[in-house]
Amino acid sequence: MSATHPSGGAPAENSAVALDADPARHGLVLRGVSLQHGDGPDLVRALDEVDLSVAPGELAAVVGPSGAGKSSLLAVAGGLSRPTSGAVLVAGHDMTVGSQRARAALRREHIGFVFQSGNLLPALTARDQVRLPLQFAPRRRRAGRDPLELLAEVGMAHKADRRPHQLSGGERQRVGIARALVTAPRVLLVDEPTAALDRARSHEVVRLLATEAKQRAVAVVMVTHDHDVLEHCDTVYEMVDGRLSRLG
Ligand SMILES: Nc1ncnc2c1ncn2[C@@H]1O[C@H](COP(=O)(O)OP(=O)(O)OP(=O)(O)O)[C@@H](O)[C@H]1O
Repeated sequence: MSATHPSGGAPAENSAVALDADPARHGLVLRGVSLQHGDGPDLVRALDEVDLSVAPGELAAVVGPSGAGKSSLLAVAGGLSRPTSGAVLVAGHDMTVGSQRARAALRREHIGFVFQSGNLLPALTARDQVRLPLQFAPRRRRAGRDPLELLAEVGMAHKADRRPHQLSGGERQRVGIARALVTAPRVLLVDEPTAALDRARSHEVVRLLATEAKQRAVAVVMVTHDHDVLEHCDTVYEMVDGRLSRLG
């Protein structure tokens, strides 16, 4: 099923007409994306003709049962998996074409990932965690953002010299968000950010994602099982058996 934005409800225009006129204005666009694993009787359609358009500034949530295809969606949107068919446009660039190297470069330049529990490196301070992506995206060193400023923005400047084991789950997640944003990506892909957090911290983290999306004009896709936090999202989609539909 096609998933498009409501007229007037989304933070930016997102119509098919505008998309075709200037795809670069759009954060993330998936058109007719399918992903199959195996073949014959073992064939699994992890994604089945998925259409999705997430505008700069929009926080889109994806919910759905286990095995529905949510991780596959993030993998394809982030250029980690190549779809069997369809197009994935990030800031107007098609992530499905070109060499693995070229796709990896696009990923480093335009996409940030936030994982469950922050996924931080144990030996590095918060400041160095946030600096790290700039080492791997040389062109972003100038265009990217100041790590300390970013830590301040997520409320972590006063703990910049701490290592992950000296931080709470919510604090680790904030550092993970700062790290994902330091390259000034156009798209942020977020996998279960509240899985390890209590209710209050979950709300704080998703509110932070919503604020960052708007302030920085980033298109954010967040996979979550946590229906409590959907109130902070601009759009909500459900994935069932590889098919995506709009819930709200
Ligand atoms: N490499 C693979 N080979 C074969 N099947 C796979 C592979 N990766 C995923 N699948 C299948 O694709 C489907 C979608 O998996 P996916 O991990 O995207 O689901 P999910 O919604 O993220 O699940 P969960 O909520 O449990 O993380 C499942 O049926 C899964 O078994």
